[in-house]
Amino acid sequence: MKIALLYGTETGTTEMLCEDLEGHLGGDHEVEMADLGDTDPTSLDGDSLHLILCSTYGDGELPATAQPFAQALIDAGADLSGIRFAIFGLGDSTYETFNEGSQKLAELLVKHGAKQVGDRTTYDAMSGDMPEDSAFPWAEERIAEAEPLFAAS
Ligand SMILES: Cc1cc2nc3c(=O)[nH]c(=O)nc-3n(C[C@H](O)[C@H](O)[C@H](O)COP(=O)(O)O)c2cc1C
Repeated sequence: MKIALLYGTETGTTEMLCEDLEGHLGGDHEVEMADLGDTDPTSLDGDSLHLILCSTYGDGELPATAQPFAQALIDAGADLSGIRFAIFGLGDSTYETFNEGSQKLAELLVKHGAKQVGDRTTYDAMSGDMPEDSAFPWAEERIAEAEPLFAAS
């Protein structure tokens, strides 16, 4: 399956996790990784499952590299029907606005017509767990959920 691995980050944690995930998935799937900040929302590919990883910054805001993507999406009024995505959020539960960045991004994509595959999964930096311990199973489960959808279309 074609996977578009996209990340939104402020200080690079999510980018590093994405690199690990690219290595993990790369043997079985055709994976293209990109920063949301370098991604044109009007050029997303209907033949790919978009696996999006996004942190939260400020007071529940999108991180720096997700902001221009979100703004471009809004400015273009892009129609994302036919685009499928799953989302994984990185945050810290000491903030009242825990993982609201990934939530806002998911809501924005759905508002523009994209179809979400499965529920959003969140990682809490305070948990003491490694992010890949939840991100790898998240990716594998969402790919398994998406496969029949792509096969049927
Ligand atoms: C200044 C600052 C603000 C943050 N704000 C939030 C927040 O509002 N909600 C949240 O869940 N996490 C928040 N975090 C935690 C980050 O989302 C978390 O550390 C994440 O792993 C950073 O990933 P990144 O380096 O890819 O941006 C904040 C961290 C910092 C340093």
